[in-house]
Amino acid sequence: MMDNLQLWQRYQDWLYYHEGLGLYVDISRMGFDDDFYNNLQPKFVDAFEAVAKLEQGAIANPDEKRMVGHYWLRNADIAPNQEIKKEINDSLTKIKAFATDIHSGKITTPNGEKFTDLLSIGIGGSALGPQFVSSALTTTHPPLKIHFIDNTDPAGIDRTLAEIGDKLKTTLVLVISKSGGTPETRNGMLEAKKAYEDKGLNFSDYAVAITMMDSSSKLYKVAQEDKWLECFAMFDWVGGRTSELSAVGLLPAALEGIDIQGMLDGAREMDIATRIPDVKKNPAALLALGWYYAGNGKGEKDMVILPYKDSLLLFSRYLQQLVMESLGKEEDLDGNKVYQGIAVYGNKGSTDQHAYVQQLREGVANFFVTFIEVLKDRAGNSLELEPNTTSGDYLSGLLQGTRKALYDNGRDSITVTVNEVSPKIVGALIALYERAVSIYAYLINVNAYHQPGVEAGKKAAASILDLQQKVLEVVKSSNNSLTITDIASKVDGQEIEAIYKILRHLEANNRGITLKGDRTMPSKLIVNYHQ
Ligand SMILES: O=P(O)(O)OC[C@H]1O[C@H](O)[C@H](O)[C@@H](O)[C@@H]1O
Repeated sequence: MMDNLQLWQRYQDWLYYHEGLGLYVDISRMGFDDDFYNNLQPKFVDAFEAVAKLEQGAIANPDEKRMVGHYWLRNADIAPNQEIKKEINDSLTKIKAFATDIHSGKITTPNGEKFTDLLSIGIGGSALGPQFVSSALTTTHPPLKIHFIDNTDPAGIDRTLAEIGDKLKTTLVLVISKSGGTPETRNGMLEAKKAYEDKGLNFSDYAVAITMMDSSSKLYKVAQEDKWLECFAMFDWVGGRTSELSAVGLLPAALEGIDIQGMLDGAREMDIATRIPDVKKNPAALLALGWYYAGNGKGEKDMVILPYKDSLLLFSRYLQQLVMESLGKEEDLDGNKVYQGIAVYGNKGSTDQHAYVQQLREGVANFFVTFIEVLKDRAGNSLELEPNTTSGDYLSGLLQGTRKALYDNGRDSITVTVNEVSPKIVGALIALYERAVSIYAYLINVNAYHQPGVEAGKKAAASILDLQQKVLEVVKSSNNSLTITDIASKVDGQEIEAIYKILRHLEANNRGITLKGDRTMPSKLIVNYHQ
């Protein structure tokens, strides 16, 4: 343990400050020593080289044989060829023009009314970025008020549609899906479409697609066939979790009146800083160093994200996908079984101090905290609650106090400090973490840009739905009551528990199924079907 003066020296030795962005990165409270840092240098040299090649257009996603181009989105000049450069510039021009036309009323509803609301339908990278940015940057009176359907939960869809209410007739719909085939998004679209039709509204006059504009996307085909209002391109060299600065994130943000050029400018400025092949001068490399130290290069400690600012509440949820879908991999680039990753959680401070910081301070030391400090308390001045003390002083004191309390009990933390939550800073934070993931992924030798594990879950879900069709066929065709066991023997005996779960869910939703008997003995339950 160091005393305050030693810590002050360490703080200064390791402090990173970006003049243009007014952004600090402090890793002084991560307990690595110079040997650790020096021993990691060769890995950093290779990582910097690999990321540079990635930006120049290498096939940096070897499993899907794709380039990785999200860095080009905020500086088309670095794109590897003229065609991609043009795609990026044209997309941005189209986004800005469309938002202008919607705001000015040049594009209106079929009844000539200006759009007032925005319904964004998407999931994962097609929702988390837009949700984070909206929560961080939207104003109290945005030109369009955004609502999200980001799941195939009927009650959740009902709640969102109820929230929109009569405004549906002036609500623009964005259906966002890079692949164009994600079931949850397609379900949300069909549910929304029904809601429009129930009000006598022609859905196509309200619908905009953001997707791959080729035959691989079912969504693109629907948007074309049904003559939707507009379609914006997603690129195959942009992954879902790094798509916030593509049309996926920029179109909703622009429609909400958010300064998307500011976001792009902040990201570009951060990209310049995170290209520097010198750890101490590279904020993303400093984060990667901290992560590698904390988890011993194996994710042995979780990343707790604690912004002491309400508007950054969703940053941790955004980072959960960016970090965990990128790093959480079974194999490394050489095919070795590594079971890598870094778990991410957290909400906001000081609120979380009243929830789980107790465990962080004294319990199992299986984490490191990243504090996000925002210096500016609010627009305008604050009232004094007691002499020389404002609410913001409390918030700042609670952050510093928690950081000290953790350090004093041997718990590591990083602090990222910004002046305020602005479009430029949000863009910079997105770029900071995208690059930290890129660098760290090379330190641990994994492909950060594919997601093979997601397919397994999708396939299993599809097989349950197939099973449900078979079960209903058997139940409807039999004229006498069957037990669950009888049904399983006619469909697939191995799947008896899945069959029981399907029937129990159907019964709960008035789908013609009733189960009679002792519920603690499900295999003996009698299944009845009625129209
Ligand atoms: O944008 P979509 O193609 O609909 O994909 C939405 C999400 O689906 C999967 O979960 C992928 O793992 C995510 O990376 C992606 O963001």
